[in-house]
Amino acid sequence: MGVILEAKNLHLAFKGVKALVGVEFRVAEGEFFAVIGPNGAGKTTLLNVLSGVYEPDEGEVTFLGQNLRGKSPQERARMGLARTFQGLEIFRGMSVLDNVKLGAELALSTYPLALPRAQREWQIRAWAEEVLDYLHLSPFRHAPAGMLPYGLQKRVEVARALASRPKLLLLDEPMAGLSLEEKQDLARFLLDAQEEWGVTLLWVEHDLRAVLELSDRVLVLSYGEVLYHGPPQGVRQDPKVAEAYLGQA
Ligand SMILES: Nc1ncnc2c1ncn2[C@@H]1O[C@H](COP(=O)(O)OP(=O)(O)OP(=O)(O)O)[C@@H](O)[C@H]1O
Repeated sequence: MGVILEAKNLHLAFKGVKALVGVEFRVAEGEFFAVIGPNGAGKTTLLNVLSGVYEPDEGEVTFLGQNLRGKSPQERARMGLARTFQGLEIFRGMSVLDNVKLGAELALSTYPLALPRAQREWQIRAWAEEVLDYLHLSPFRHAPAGMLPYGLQKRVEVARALASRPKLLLLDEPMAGLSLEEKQDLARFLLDAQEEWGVTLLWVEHDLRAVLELSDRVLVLSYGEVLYHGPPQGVRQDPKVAEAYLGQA
């Protein structure tokens, strides 16, 4: 499997607070890669660097072999690097379908040939409907997204991100605030998307059990440094990881 994303020697400090200290890792195409760590470890900062919200002070990120320095979040999204946020980033007043169509439009905007308007709209709609169907959201397609229960709103956000046909999807705590059943549903959708559409997934998640059960590989950060990088089976055995989590629930 090829490498889809590579982070080399990433450093970033905020007024003296070191959020990332020499962070290095590679994500293989098609894998489910997790980033975990205690509060304040630098996980969200890392996602912000990967998605282009922040530029690192030092180091570089390459995606599909291209250096991402200077590329805006929008440019990265067009290259196939999508992201969901901690909390919700959906348009609450818009219908579920229209939210997902926004993602589908982004997917089509990267096509080399311009399509006639009607054909383009038809394709956007057809692909959005397929994604809705896939994530079992079709019954809610005309509901304003903000009226749905939180678990479904979260699923709409993931649907919109997947509709943009990302090659790599960055997920910031997708399980936060979900019930056990909703977590299991979301996990199934993500694993299906990974398998069926070949999407590579990188998630930051606090639910250790879900991380260790679902991920192919895990990166553990603490105070901005990499403590562990390897298969999930090794996480619990690692003494440095155990120490970093001491005192945390
Ligand atoms: N914009 C910012 N300005 C100043 N300090 C920041 C900023 N963003 C993050 N930090 C600091 O950088 C460190 C890493 O924060 P970050 O939010 O990345 O951690 P995290 O692992 O995502 O934590 P959590 O699990 O609590 O979300 C913390 O000490 C935090 O206070």
